[in-house]
Amino acid sequence: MSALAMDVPPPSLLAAAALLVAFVAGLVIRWRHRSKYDLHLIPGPPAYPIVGNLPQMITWARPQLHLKVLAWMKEHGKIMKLILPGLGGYNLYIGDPEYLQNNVSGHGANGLPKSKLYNDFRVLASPNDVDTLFTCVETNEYWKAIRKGMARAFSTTALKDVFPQALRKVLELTDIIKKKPPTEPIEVQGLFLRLTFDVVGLAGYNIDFKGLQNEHHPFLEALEYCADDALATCLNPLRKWVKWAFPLGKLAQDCNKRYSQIYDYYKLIMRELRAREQPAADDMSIWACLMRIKDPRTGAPLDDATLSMEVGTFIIGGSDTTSHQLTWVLFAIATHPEVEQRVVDELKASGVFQLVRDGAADRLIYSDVMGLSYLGMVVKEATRMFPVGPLGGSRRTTEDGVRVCGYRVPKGTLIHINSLGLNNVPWLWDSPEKFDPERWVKHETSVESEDKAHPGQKSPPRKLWSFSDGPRDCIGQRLAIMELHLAVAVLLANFELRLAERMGGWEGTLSRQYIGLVMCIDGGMWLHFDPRVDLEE
Ligand code: HEM
Repeated sequence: MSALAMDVPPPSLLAAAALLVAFVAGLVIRWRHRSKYDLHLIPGPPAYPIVGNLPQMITWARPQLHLKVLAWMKEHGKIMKLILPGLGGYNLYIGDPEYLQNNVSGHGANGLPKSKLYNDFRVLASPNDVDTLFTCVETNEYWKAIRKGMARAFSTTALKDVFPQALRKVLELTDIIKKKPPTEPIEVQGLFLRLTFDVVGLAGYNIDFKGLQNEHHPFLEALEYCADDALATCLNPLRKWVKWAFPLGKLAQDCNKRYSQIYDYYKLIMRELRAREQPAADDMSIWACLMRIKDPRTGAPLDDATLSMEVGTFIIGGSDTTSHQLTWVLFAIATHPEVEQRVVDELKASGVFQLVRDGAADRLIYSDVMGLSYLGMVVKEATRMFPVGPLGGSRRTTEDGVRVCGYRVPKGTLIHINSLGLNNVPWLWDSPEKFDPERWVKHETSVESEDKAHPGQKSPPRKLWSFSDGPRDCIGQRLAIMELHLAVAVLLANFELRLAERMGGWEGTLSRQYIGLVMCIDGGMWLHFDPRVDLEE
């Protein structure tokens, strides 16, 4: 007995041996990994063992991951790696448009599927774990049918049809602003959200959601909560477990309540739409297009559950994004009076200004505002500097050992189409930090010109990445751009814009935040709308 006891090594020795084995095993795994892949050669900020770059990404304040990623992309060049355990592991950020278009976004036929991170956003459209146009990871038969069927809803003909409804809402917004005391700044993020929500409602479903009339619209408040929750869950997978483990806790209870509110709202809309007659053959609204689609999985029209999810997808896709983009466009204009003056000059030269001032804005048509070329450049430039989905889309590699920009990477590596980075890195743009609408004219003529940095080579065409690229790019971008043109034209014909003092000017505001799914300002974006006095009138 005693001889046996003497043979057992003391626990401390056992622990040391276990540690040694683990260490050696770690080295072997690392060595094998290094010989199989080139990940260690890809530049990026230094990563900690086990937790990778997570500590640098986590902040107690509102997340500003997009600003960190931009700074790192600038530092590390055309390919940059982050190791984010729980967030797909290896994350690559590529600042080479040509590579992305040819190998990642599927501009040709060579697209990669979306990453699994999209699964966390399904919950915004439906309580069931099912795909929607936006969250479908694969470009499967379902996605193809919806994407094809919905393309008509965003064609020029369809946009011309919905233009009067969008105009009606922009005029309603103008009246709201006129009623406020001109000395008081107005918080525009919330106000514009109610505008774009209403535009999707009218243009897409011919329903007035009455967002502009209701400062605390229950659906919008619930959606904001849920979008915040979806992003937080995507960034911190533990959140899911907290909700599951503590069903009576505040987080789980609040989520239950808020998510039920948004699902109930989709059901309400569905009931109203279902009570109507079949849309006419020439109706190209979002609803009419959805009704015509045959589900490839059943061969029948989409059932109520699927319809309701897609109805929700277009409300979510069309509201928050466009409203915040409008906020940033007006912010850029308000802080550049010379640009504002040129937009007004163009409005005058085109006759749009006079129509609005004569109280005849309801006679405006689609081509009146879409034909304003300087305004178009202003919108484009603000959308370049401030893409409201700054982290952009993400895709994943499907083969093990595949080369990305020359480096071998494992299957499942995430590749980001990072719009903030691609729109702002210095090797793609001259003085990217300068708000310069004129760059878009120069750009058009410089596409075919020689690249200064590499004589003899053509400079690559500059592309705006704010709406992503390829077959999974934003299906609603033309509606969004129309809304941006229209709102800016009507607002500038009525008001002079001024950034409220509390915003701290151009530089102060650039410490922008990322809330929910979009880039905005924590605490609101405050603008003065001074009634425009026009001496020529
Ligand atoms: C300024 C406003 C907008 C911005 C910046 C924006 C941005 C984007 C981006 C970057 C994507 C691609 C995401 C990815 O690859 O993961 C996307 C997809 C999408 N957007 Fe937009 N969007 C805007 C407005 C709209 C509008 C007005 C609608 C509809 C009413 C809409 C509906 C969608 C849908 C359904 C998708 C998914 C398309 C697919 O996967 O096939 N968006 N959007």
